[in-house]
Amino acid sequence: MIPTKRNFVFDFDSTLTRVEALDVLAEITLVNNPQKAEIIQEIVDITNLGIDGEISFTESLDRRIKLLNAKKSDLSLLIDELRKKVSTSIERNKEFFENYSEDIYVISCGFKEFIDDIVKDYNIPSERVYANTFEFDEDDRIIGFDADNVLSTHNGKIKCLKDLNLEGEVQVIGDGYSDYVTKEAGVADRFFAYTENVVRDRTIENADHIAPNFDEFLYVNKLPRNISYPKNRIKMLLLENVHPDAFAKLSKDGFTVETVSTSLSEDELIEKLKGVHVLGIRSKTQVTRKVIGSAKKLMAVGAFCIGTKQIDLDAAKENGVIVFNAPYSNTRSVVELAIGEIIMLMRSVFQRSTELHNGLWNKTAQGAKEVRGKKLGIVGYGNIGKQLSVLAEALGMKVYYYDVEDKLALGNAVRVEKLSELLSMADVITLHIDDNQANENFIGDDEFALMKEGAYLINLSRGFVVDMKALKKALEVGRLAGAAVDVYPKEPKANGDYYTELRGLPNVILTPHVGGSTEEAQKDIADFVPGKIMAYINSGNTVDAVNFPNIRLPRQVNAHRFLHIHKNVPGIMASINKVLAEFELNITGQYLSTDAKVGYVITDIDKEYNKKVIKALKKIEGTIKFRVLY
Ligand SMILES: NC(=O)c1ccc[n+]([C@@H]2O[C@H](COP(=O)([O-])OP(=O)(O)OC[C@H]3O[C@@H](n4cnc5c(N)ncnc54)[C@H](O)[C@@H]3O)[C@@H](O)[C@H]2O)c1
Ligand SMILES: O=C(O)CC[C@@H](O)C(=O)O
Repeated sequence: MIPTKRNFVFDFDSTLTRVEALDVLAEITLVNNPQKAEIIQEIVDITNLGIDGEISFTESLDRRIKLLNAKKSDLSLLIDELRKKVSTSIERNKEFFENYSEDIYVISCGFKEFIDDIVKDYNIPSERVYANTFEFDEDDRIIGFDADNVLSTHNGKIKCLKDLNLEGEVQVIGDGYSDYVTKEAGVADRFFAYTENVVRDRTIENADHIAPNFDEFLYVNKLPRNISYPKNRIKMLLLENVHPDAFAKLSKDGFTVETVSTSLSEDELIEKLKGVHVLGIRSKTQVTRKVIGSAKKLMAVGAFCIGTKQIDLDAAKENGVIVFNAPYSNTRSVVELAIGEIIMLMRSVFQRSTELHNGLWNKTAQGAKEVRGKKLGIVGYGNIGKQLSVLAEALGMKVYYYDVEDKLALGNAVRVEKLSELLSMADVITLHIDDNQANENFIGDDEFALMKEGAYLINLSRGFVVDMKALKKALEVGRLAGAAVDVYPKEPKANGDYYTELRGLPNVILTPHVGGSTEEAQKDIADFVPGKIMAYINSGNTVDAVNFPNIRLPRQVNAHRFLHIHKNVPGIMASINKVLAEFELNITGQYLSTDAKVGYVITDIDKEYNKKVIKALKKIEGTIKFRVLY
């Protein structure tokens, strides 16, 4: 079958370039005009009215040219500016314009005087650029346009395309009214709404296909492109009110991102993950083996927090799903809260405050102590424990700590060998052990019995670490003088009603798992985790992955990159290399990282190769996931 010839008809403003050229020209010509802002706004409004079909195009053009007050010499400055403003994904796929030059047309209601120069760099000759032309006066001022040109009239593109009478399929790519009406009028076979620079509802409604970038257009048309898979096709789901910066960062990189403010149940998650490539969660969403097993497209999970025990890390690894977290972003926030709570508890501040809220003036020093000179017992001397150690010492506290691992003491902190020793000497015990299930009920009746009479307990680690019934008892019988609790064995999926057995107990500070919930921490997490996700999706890097062999890859230059995740069983590397050899690929780099269960091999190869190799590599027994990046 002879393939149908395809003609690609591009709009110029906001499609081939990121801007409307006449708006840019206005910036140039009005540079010293005190009313510049108002005039530019008027020009933008008129442009939009024309694009949306609210006023006739001729009127819009006429009114804008009058407001512009431009000269011929301004046009060279405009061309310089426009050259810098070619749409990002168009620029990325310059080769398409070279290889398909004969089939490409620009039909624009802009002006040849600047369009020709810009598109010439993309191999589009002036003969295939259909646009308006300016009229100048004897002083080279732009005073109008050629009114006989069909493109200066309403629905000019329809007339232009009709006159061209192109043979074969006609695909129109544009962002506005004048583009989509060509399909309605029957002069275009397909209309692609180009939304990389501007998204107009009416354009989208009238499109056969929405192209958020040029990669998508090429992908749909099965044309060669400079990126293996359009990023807009990679779907990301962010749950649990992840900071909006994460959405902004990932969307800006081109991914399709959806946010949900709560966590989801297992069944809801299974349903929602259909077609999703990357999941973002915080501490509440349980990503179980069943969830991972059913999420066939899932490539990565981002824990927008420190803890990752809510994710079945083994199941993720076995399915080639890489997990990232933010191990340090909220450390300081937790430490500051712990310091604040130590002081508040030792001064009974919440008790005094509640009394006064209830109308009772109770000025007393009873149960109010300075923290200076008191012994702070830190359980878990990791990132949080260590930083707390330094700050507490600066307040004059004597710091002791207990950790299952050999941790270097900071400042004057003293390591104790046994938990029992720490519990029996400290005035304040603060828990910062990790979220390992082995730590369940780590502090219970026996431990409370060891603690000093009138000591305080702080738990900012995980709810299950403390036996809540035992804690309640210890508080009720006065063994403890107070407690601050941020985490609970069972936490709700969303904000709303909640019951804890500690409710109503005096000198107990209750917070709803907000230790890491500061604007600074959430912002930092929203930068850190997307950065790791993007590094993995865009280039295969697994640096800082929680459950996967870590590998930092060099930049991929002029190569295709094969990413092969497989079970770590004998002979698999040999099979991979055998296939690569059979297809005679020119390998420019190969990197391997393994752990006991999986292997991750990355092979960079010359761009020209027999594409059948992909199928052969996917077929190798033990392959978990395979993808090609370029
Ligand atoms: N409340 C919040 O909002 C919030 C915010 C951030 C972190 N956290 C939690 O705080 C905890 C600490 O975080 P981190 O970043 O310091 O973790 P980390 O991994 O850096 O430190 C944990 C330390 O605890 C030690 N440890 C583990 N089990 C122990 C045990 N049974 N006895 C003694 N030591 C033990 C480890 O050896 C390690 O040094 C984690 O559970 C984390 O999930 C809570
Ligand atoms: O913000 C969260 O949801 C969790 C905070 C904290 O427990 C963490 O693991 O970082």
